[in-house]
Amino acid sequence: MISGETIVALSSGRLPAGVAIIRISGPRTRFVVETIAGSMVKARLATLRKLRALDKTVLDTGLVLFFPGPDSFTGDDVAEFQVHGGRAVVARVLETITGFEGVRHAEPGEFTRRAFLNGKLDLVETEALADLVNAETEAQRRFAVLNAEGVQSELYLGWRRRLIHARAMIEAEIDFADEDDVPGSVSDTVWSDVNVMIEEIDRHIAGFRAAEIIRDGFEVVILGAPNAGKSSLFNALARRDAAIVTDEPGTTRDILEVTLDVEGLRIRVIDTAGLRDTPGKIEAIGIEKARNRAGGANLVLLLEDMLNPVGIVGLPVEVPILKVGTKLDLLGGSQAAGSDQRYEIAISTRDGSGIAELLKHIADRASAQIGVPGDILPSRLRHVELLKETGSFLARAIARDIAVQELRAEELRLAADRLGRIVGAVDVEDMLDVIFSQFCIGK
Ligand SMILES: Nc1nc2c(c(=O)[nH]1)N(C=O)[C@@H](CNc1ccc(C(=O)N[C@@H](CCC(=O)O)C(=O)O)cc1)CN2
Ligand SMILES: Nc1nc2c(ncn2[C@@H]2O[C@H](COP(=O)(O)OP(=O)(O)OP(=O)(O)O)[C@@H](O)[C@H]2O)c(=O)[nH]1
Ligand SMILES: [Mg+2]
Repeated sequence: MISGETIVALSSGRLPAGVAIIRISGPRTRFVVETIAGSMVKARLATLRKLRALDKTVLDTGLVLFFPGPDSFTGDDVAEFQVHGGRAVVARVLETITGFEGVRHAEPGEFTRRAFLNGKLDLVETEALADLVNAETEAQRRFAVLNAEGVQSELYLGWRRRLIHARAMIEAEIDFADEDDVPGSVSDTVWSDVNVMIEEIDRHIAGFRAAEIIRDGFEVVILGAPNAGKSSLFNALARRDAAIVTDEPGTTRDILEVTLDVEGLRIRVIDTAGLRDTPGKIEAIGIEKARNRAGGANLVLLLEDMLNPVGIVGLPVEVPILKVGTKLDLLGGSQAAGSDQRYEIAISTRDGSGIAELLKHIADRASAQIGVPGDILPSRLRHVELLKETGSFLARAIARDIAVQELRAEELRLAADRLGRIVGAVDVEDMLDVIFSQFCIGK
């Protein structure tokens, strides 16, 4: 199992830190531990040791951990030096370790790459580990943990097993076509299961939208006439003065964006130039940008000054729109909040009324689109592309002449092969560099 070179990296984050973890993996691991820690430590047990350079000067006092392969993260021998997290400490320890023959700095994702090559993780689990390390919101973390545990992989492997079984059944039928002991209904069962699988795959592919919202965020674009109070709302949501606010119509010209974490969901809020018919040159460009951005949003907040309503034409048609009445404080109680039928929500950034309600509304819409926690979703475009190919092969198998079972069986083989490529069960050498470049060094 042991790969040729030994790799080392700082696996913990930014320095200085309380403690830094330096991880090493490969055939030289034992020798490095024996030399630096004075002698070998017990496997899988944290041991406090004085760590010394080759000239015997003390580098630091730290904890040493040794995981003999194959029962380690990478599958090869792994050791960790948990040292004081100072820049000079870490630099000296790394310098000492890379000074050993056959030991070099690890490339980004190289520990995980070895874990994959040694069969510790499949490709989808590997991608989920990258997602876990990058997770910023609770929804992202939940999704990544599930997939790192193999939930997503198991779905693809299950489909693949069903196809391999289906092919075996079809081939058995071909081989025994002249005999009476294989009932003709075998292929009926097989093909109806393939039809079911096509539907299952299509439904799963449709979940990619939800996965994208979890990862990239739910995009909310604020639209409205100049002076409607868009930037004021943007600032209230951002909880800082992110955008300029004045009483001059046409203040905002460019697109502004903030990212919020609302109830564990990533929400991206976008402020735009006020829409009007006779703008200046710069403003016209801003308006064009605003319309484009709104067309790709998950939700548009259409703001209107309730004392100065202005109709807006040419709103995006495909995107859900939430009508928000602004400057509620100026209504002076003449109209009670919520009683105005023109708006779904009334707000005031002056006194803060309606803002929490609006945020709740946005979060509800976002979580409705994300679906139920625990839903299995494709987490990469790579998965969607291979799943679409799988679906096409299945559809082609079904479309083929029922009399030519050999050709149908071959389409099933190609479909199963695409599923195998998703999890990395079949030749995936060409995809590895792209996948592992998503990682940071030390992972
Ligand atoms: N200090 C430290 N913490 C860490 C890691 C690490 O490498 N070092 N991890 C690294 O990402 C994560 C934990 N993941 C790990 C996954 C597998 C094994 C491991 O030794 N697996 C063996 C034995 C399994 C067992 O004892 O149950 C194996 O799979 O054979 C270790 C860590 C998060 N925390
Ligand atoms: N009383 C009151 N005034 C508000 C409220 N929200 C915004 N305003 C005022 O309305 C004016 C315009 O606010 P902005 O937030 O800059 O409006 P905008 O929609 O971004 O305008 P443009 O960028 O020009 O399109 C400013 O004078 C704000 O102080 C509110 O809730 N109550
Ligand atoms: Mg503005």
